Amino acid sequence: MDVIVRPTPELHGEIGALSSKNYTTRYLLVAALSEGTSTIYHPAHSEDSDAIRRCIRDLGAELTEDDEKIVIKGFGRRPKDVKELNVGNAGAVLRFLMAVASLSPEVTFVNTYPDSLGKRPHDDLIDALGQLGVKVEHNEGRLPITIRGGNPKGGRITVSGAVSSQYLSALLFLTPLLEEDSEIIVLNDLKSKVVVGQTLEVLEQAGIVIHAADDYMSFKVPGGQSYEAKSYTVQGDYPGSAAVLAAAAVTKSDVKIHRLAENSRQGERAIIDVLRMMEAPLIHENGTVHVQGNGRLKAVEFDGDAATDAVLAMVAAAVFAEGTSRFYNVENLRYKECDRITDYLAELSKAGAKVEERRDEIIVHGRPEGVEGGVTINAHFDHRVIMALTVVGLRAAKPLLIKDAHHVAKSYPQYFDHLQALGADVEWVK
Ligand SMILES: O=C(O)C1=C[C@@H](OP(=O)(O)O)[C@@H](O)[C@H](O)C1
Ligand SMILES: C=C(OP(=O)(O)O)C(=O)O
Repeated sequence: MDVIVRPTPELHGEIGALSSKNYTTRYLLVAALSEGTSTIYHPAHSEDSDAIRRCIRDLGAELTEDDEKIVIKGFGRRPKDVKELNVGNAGAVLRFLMAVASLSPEVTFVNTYPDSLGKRPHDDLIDALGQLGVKVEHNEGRLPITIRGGNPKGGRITVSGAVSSQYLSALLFLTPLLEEDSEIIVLNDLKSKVVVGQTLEVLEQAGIVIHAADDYMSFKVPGGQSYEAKSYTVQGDYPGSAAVLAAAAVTKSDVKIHRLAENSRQGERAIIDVLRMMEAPLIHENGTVHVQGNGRLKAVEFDGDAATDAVLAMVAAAVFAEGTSRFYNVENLRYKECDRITDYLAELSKAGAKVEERRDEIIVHGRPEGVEGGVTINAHFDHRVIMALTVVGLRAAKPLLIKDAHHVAKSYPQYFDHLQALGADVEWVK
């Protein structure tokens, strides 16, 4: 399914934010790793959250769901012996479950998105699991991957954080269940460090004790712990909402998004600060962000690693800002659903934006007068590319046709419905 995005000068209205992808993944996982019955209120509904529901069910969790909540009876440290798991295109789900799979005799993760998740590297996690005695068969660090676990005991593990924080998070979920204490040392750099904060927050809520160094470069994890069964409430999602906020900032708008907590640990909360730095008129109080856009924005410089999943939306806003913007420290955008530097900038350029790439930077020469549009966009299987190009299309002179825009459902299936509700001229076409 494709989407046509037509020029839309104004957006008005109110929406409730979608539920957080990262917290939904984590709460479903810790509920599955507990032996009791947990309740998760307002879980996300998307392809990625379906992927973790499906996989933990295959591993033996019992799930019952209604409109408001999901009730999960977990499998604790004893997942059911399952031959195959299909995580769809969900990177975090794959990495976290690769660690969990080491509690099973043999699990193969299949490759259903060869052009997206199938291209992403997992070597650093494979290496770390190897240190625990887990045997991993893989295709040069990529899917399909077979984990032969059995009985890892714990101990000292080193893991690189230079490509993704998900490898470290995966180990933090696994090691408390092991017999012996573990020490995890992060080598090289740690990218997306703020997301590790979300992992630690959820682990603490699940009754797990971890001693983390202040810089998150080393951890002491007591072994023999059990996950407690709890009730959790998923907060609103900043990465997805960042695209809607960027849309409001590049148009004349009066838009409110509810359910976005001011004190959230999501790094993508920085969309608020970045739009403020760009001088978008915006108020954030009592969990509601209110943008009264006038379409006029100033360029910005920003360390994108602090808000990895909102960078594409920020860049889309910068396309229309006065001056040159720079998003630095973003190399690991290259290892996501597509190469979010080369592939994304190619699509932005097609649409008429003036952008330049460096190995780890995105430079945007703003065009307050707008861009030409009138082209077909390749989504590169990437929900965040789709959302960001939609923002650009709203302020292009001629419509954009976004091919395969259904991949938006990876994290935000209702994105185009939300934009339509705000008055955006967007239409699904076959
Ligand atoms: O741990 C997580 O849930 C995530 C970590 C981030 O990935 P990296 O650590 O690879 O940057 C982020 O981009 C992804 O959407 C979700
Ligand atoms: C990179 C993302 O997800 P994941 O790594 O979980 O596939 C994302 O949601 O933008």
